[in-house]
Amino acid sequence: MRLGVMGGTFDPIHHGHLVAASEAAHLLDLDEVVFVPTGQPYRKDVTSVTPAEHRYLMTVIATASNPSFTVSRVDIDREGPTYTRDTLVDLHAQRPDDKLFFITGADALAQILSWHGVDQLWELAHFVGVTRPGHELTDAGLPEDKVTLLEVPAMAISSTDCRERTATGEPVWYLVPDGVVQYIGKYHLYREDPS
Ligand SMILES: Nc1ncnc2c1ncn2[C@@H]1O[C@H](COP(=O)(O)OP(=O)(O)OP(=O)(O)O)[C@@H](O)[C@H]1O
Ligand SMILES: O=C(O)c1ccc[n+]([C@@H]2O[C@H](COP(=O)([O-])O)[C@@H](O)[C@H]2O)c1
Repeated sequence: MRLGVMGGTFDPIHHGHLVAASEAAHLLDLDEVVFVPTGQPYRKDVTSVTPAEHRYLMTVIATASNPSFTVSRVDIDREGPTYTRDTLVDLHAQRPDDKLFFITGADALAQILSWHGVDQLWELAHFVGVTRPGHELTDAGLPEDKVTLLEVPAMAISSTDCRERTATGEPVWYLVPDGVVQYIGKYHLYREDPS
């Protein structure tokens, strides 16, 4: 099976993530895309990241209607900082016959050479970089046969913007799936005063 892997903090998951995964699946003939919410995204301010179970459940809600999308707990169930090398090792152990395609936006791809154990990454998966508004998509310095660049419909959406909009009372309708809007409201996420 050709398995796409969409890693992210998903705080919250938004339509930029979903379109990136859907387009990569279509263009690369992937059988399934597994979304993998991070446990401890060590490059972000972990004290301000929403608890993993909320991010996991929003990811489940957002992907539930697509039969080709699934969600994995491998990163949130592992102790310590989340490294993609570990994500890929764990997924490979669970699904040894699958070929893995790790999907990243242009911003994440630009950082990849600084990722933990980068030299091992290229043997564990093929990497797919997708366009993201405001970021240059380039594979400069990356191994040629291990990376594919894809142009996807431009979605100028970020989780940071969704959080800021919620905090200031602006809507996030149509930036995130309807069920995620309702989940954010139900649990008072991203409010200055969660009560
Ligand atoms: N609008 C988008 N278009 C394409 N790729 C995206 C988009 N938003 C996020 N991605 C990619 O999805 C992956 C997970 O991103 P992440 O969960 O950090 O979202 P984010 O919107 O960048 O969050 P934040 O604003 O909190 O940094 C990364 O590879 C990122 O590049
Ligand atoms: O392995 C690393 O060192 C590494 C460093 C930064 C980010 N990542 C992964 O890149 C994906 C997007 O991360 P983020 O922080 O932009 O949500 C997610 O799966 C992270 O685990 C991985």
